[in-house]
Amino acid sequence: MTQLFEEIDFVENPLYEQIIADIISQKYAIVEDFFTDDEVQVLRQSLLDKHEEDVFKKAAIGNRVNEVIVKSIRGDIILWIDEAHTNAAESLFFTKINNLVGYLNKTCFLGILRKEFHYAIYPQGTFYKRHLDTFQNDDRRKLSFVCYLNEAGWLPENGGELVLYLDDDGREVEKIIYPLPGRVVIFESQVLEHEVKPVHTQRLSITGWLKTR
Ligand SMILES: O=C(O)CCC(=O)C(=O)O
Ligand SMILES: [Fe+2]
Repeated sequence: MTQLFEEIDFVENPLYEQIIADIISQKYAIVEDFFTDDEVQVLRQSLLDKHEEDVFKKAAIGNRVNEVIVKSIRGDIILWIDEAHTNAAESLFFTKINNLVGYLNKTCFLGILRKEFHYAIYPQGTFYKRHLDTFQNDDRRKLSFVCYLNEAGWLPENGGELVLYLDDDGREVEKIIYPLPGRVVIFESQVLEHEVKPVHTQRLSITGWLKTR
């Protein structure tokens, strides 16, 4: 008998399914080893090489058309990554990101059409005060994505923990997340307020946003 419906090519991915389930149920997902040790190593080296070239800028608040630098709010330095001009490490990074985005768009109809990512260095003594990742003049950021590139053996006393402020039936609870290498945190940009606690040892990451339009 001829098939009535054409089958759509789709392979379920348990890791991505877990991410989606976690975001739906708790508004965030934590993935250990999203990047392998080797991948973290090349991404960290890429970040450090670019920092050697001194191309990082003080991070601002507000978006790119409306930004101000306020050290009392955030003290990290950043470098945007241009997907059209990637090195080997960055192209490996975007391959994984684009895979995830393709899956999210197929299964959750999130309509992610754009993305933006930057390297971030938090020098000793810096922090990012409690905030939401959306702007008054721009609500296109849907999911925030942070990937930590610190050395293996990162200790709690190094500081720099990410704190997500969650709502538990009207009661606020803090979810503390240590920036362990290879660990990825994904959360709803428009919903979850969060903060980076003061850093006692230089803290390295890539942060980005999956956006509509
Ligand atoms: O690095 C982190 O853990 C979070 C960074 C952050 O909140 C941001 O860049 O908006
Ligand atoms: Fe943020």
